[in-house]
Amino acid sequence: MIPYNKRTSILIKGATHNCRKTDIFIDDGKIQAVGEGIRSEFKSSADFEIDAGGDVLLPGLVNTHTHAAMSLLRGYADDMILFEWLSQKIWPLEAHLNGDDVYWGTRLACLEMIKSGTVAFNDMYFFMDRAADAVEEAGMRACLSHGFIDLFTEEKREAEIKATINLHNHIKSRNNPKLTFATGPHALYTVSPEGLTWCAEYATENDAGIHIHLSETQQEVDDCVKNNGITPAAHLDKYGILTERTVAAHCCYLDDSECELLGKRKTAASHNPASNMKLAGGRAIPYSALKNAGAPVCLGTDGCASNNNLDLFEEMKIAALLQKFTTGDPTILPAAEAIDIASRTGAEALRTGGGTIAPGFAADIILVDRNAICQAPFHNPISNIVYACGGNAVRSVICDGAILMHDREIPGEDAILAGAEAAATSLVARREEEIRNQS
Ligand SMILES: O=c1[nH]cnc2c1ncn2[C@@H]1O[C@H](CO)[C@@H](O)[C@H]1O
Ligand SMILES: [Zn+2]
Repeated sequence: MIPYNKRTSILIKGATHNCRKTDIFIDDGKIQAVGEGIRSEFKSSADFEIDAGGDVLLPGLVNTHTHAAMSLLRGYADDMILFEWLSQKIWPLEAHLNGDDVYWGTRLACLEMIKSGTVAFNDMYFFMDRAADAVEEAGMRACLSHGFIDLFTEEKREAEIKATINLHNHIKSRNNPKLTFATGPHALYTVSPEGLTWCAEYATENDAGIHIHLSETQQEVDDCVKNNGITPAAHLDKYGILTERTVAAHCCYLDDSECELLGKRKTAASHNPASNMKLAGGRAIPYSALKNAGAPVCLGTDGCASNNNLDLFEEMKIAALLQKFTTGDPTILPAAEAIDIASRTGAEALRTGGGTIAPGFAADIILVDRNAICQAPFHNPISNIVYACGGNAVRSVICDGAILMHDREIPGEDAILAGAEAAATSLVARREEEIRNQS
C-alpha cells in the first residue's frame, strides 16, 4: 500500500542526480541524506522504499504565478487581445463564479500540476477559502492571495480589504504550514494607490507575500506613464509594493532602471512566456537585465485560460526558446538555468523551504522516468528534461515528505475530472442564460 498524502520516511534507491547514481532518505518532511550507497545506513528507518531505476531526481517544480481555478475556463476564450479577452469574456464569466467552482477548478489544477511535477504554486483568485480546501486535499503547497481589484473606488476597496483579511485569518486558522498567505493587488490599472498602499503595509506587518501583475503589455506602460508620469515599477515602488516577499508576474516591458529597482528590492519576477506569447504581449521578459541586476527570475504558467495548461516542463522549454529567439543569442537561458528558475528561485520566492536537493531542505522532490522516450538516449538528462520531455514524463512526486503521485497514480483522479467538468458546464450555462436574458 502506498501511503499517499501522508508524511512517511522514504528511501529512494538508485536515482540519477547530477549525472550520478544516488540514494536519498527522507523523514519528517525533510531531506535527511543524499548520496551513493546510503541505503544500507537508512534501510531499517524507512517505512517506504522506491526503486528509482535511474529516474532523474529533481527538486519539485514551483509555479510562481497562476489562477488555479481558471482551469475551468480552459478553451473558453482564445485568440483575443488581453483587455478585450478580460473585459468581454473572462470577467463576465467570472461574475458567475461561486465557491464550489473555485474548489473544483483548483482540484483540477492541482491534479494537473502534480501530474507534471509541480509541488507548490502562487495563486491569485477569488473564494480562496475553497481553493485552500482543494490544495489541502491534494497535499500541495500554495501561497494563496485574494485578487484585490478596487477599480479606484473606496467602496470596493473596503470590501477587498475585508476579503483579504478574512482570507488571512482563514489560512492562519488552518494551521497548515504548506498553506501561506499573500496580499494580491491585481495590477496598477485595477488598484488605486490607496489600495496598493494598504496591500503593501498589511503584507509587511504580517511578514506575508505580495502577488501582483506588472508590466504585462505596452498599453499598461503607456497608460501608467501618461497618468502618473513614472514607469510601472517606479509607481509600485512608490506605494511600497516592491519587497523581497513580492512576486511580480510578467515583467515583460521593464526598462533597465526598472530591472535595477527590482534587483535592489530583491523582488522576484515571475516569467510566464506561454501566456505572453498567446496574448501576443509583443515583448519577452528582459531576462539578462533582471539577472544582472540581481532580481530573482522564476517561472509561472498564468491561468489555464491564457496558457492553456499548467505544465512547467513546457514552460521551461518555451522560456529558453523565447529568450534565444528574441535576443538572437542561443547561449542565453541554458537548460540547467531553465530548471533552476522552475524550481529553486521559485521555492525561494515563495519561501517553501525546498528547491534544492540537499539535507535540511524540504522533501519536495520529483522523479522523471528514466525509460520515457524523451530520455533516450541518455547523453544529457538535464537537456532532455528541458528540451525533450513534457510533464507526462514525471513518475513520482513527493511534497513535504509525503507521496502525492507514484508511478503516475493519484488517488481519486476520476472523481476530480468529473467534478470539474460538471462545475465548468454549469458555470458556462449560468453565463449563457444571462446573455439570453439580456438580448
Ligand atoms: O494575464 C492576465 N492579466 C491580467 N489579469 C489576469 C490575467 N490572467 C487572469 N487574470 C485575471 O486576474 C484575476 C485574478 O484574481 C482574475 O480576474 C483573472 O481573470
Ligand atoms: Zn495572471
